[in-house]
Amino acid sequence: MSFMQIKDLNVHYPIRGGFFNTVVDHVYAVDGVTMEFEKGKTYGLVGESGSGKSTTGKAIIGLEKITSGSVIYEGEDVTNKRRNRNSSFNRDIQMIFQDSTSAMNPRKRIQDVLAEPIRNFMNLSPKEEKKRMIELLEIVGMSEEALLKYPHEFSGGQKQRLGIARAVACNPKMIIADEPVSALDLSVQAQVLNFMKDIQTEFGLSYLFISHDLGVVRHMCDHISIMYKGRFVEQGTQKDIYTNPQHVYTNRLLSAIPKIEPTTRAQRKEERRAVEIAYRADAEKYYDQDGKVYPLKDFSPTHKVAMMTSERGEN
Ligand SMILES: Nc1ncnc2c1ncn2[C@@H]1O[C@H](COP(=O)(O)OP(=O)(O)OP(=O)(O)O)[C@@H](O)[C@H]1O
Repeated sequence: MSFMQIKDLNVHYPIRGGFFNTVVDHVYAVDGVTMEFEKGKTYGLVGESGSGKSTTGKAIIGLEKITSGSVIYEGEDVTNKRRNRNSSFNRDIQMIFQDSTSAMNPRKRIQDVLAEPIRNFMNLSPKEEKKRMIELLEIVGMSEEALLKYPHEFSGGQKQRLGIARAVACNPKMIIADEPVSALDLSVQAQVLNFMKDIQTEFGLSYLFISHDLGVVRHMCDHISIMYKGRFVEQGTQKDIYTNPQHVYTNRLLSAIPKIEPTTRAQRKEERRAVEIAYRADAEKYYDQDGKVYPLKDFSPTHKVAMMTSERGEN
């Protein structure tokens, strides 16, 4: 049973231009994304730079405004309540970034950084609070001495561990991890990933794991969604994606994992063209509410535009 469902999520940024600086078009950063999450599972979100992965993560947690669509958490529509201070969603769904310490105040000691979520969401006495902080440091394999240090005094891997300590402070159900290891050396990447797996088993956490690296995702994820230009072009279990990829874009990402021979510029251009054609072929289909598929070419141009705009909630 899934505890959270994302339904037809759209995040469109207006592009302004012209003499009156009016809205001339939109960037469809996230364009009709639907997914659901089960307890204890890891969901991978993969795609190239600019495909909309971070925007999807931020939109789910409430750091980005949603144009249309909904977030249902434990049976309740929380789309407009995601950042409410006292909502259980705000406590239960946490996010970590590529550089966790960028989200920490550099002038605050680790004890103040860790105290923040505890004070926001838990009602503890100062003594209990300190105990909880030491417990958190233990979970991420660090000692009490860290409490008096500042974020810049730690290595990249340690900083990510501190970011995770803060994220797990109030026993969340899910962590959205946006490129959590991309800035780390390979050996440190493995340490942090294994550690993320350990705390997942211990606390029954779910992850939405955002990465451009299919190699890392293979190590981590049960279920994978491949994103291209704001849409999912393919979704499946880890096994489906790695043994039987369907979309040419997935193939391209997969072939980029071990770079044995460098491809030529012409080969890359050919690949990009194939991906573009496959993507357009998918965009040319119209899915009605019952999931029936119609080729868009069967409709008149005006009808087509009307359908696309009503689909995007622009009416
Ligand atoms: N505030 C904004 N205003 C306008 N366009 C934006 C804004 N934020 C993101 N975009 C655009 O939305 C698209 C998706 O961006 P996003 O950062 O989600 O991609 P990504 O897949 O996470 O890439 P990366 O791995 O490089 O972070 C991009 O085309 C980006 O230029």
